[in-house]
Amino acid sequence: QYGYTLPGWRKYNLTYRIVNYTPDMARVDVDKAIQNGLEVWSGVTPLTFTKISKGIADIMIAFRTRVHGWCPRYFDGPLGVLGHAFPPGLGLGGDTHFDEDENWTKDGAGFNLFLVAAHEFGHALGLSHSNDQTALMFPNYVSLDPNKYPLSQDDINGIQSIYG
Ligand SMILES: O=C1CC=C(NS(=O)(=O)c2ccc(-c3ccccc3)cc2)CC1=O
Ligand SMILES: [Ca+2]
Ligand SMILES: [Zn+2]
Repeated sequence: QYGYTLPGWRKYNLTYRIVNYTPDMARVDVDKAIQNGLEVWSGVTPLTFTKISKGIADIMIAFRTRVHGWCPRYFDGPLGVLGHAFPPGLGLGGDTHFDEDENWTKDGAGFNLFLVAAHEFGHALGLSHSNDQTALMFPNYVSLDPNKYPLSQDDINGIQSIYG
């Protein structure tokens, strides 16, 4: 049940770039968590995601703390807000930032990067929050089993209402 859906991307082939890496995890594990977080959505839409290593990508991904660069939003230190993502569009549109003051992990400890990334990418693709507590787009972090398929029917309905 979505209150509103933002306009989505007007193209299906999107690029992404991991601008910097968290020291909490091995680079290859960050690459995998991000790629899996994107594949959750490409698996149910015609969207494709291509990783680039320099230049400007549609979805620029970075680990930041507190006030950072020209980003209009800021982070709050450990816990609290874990990340933020901007809805589809030029410039900041689609960009996704993770709060470096969190302990990022690939398993159940700290905050699972894959799960938070999948949630944030939902926003980067135009989804708002869902009030379905089993949904990936639910506003509160639920430590879902990262090996279990994280999308609920509500998420699929939402994303397919934009890119169906
Ligand atoms: O726009 C916002 C504003 C605040 C947010 N809070 S958060 O960063 O602590 C957050 C909350 C829930 C999740 C989440 C929800 C369900 C499954 C996995 C992660 C991820 C991040 C997340 C967010 O995307
Ligand atoms: Ca935080
Ligand atoms: Zn930011």
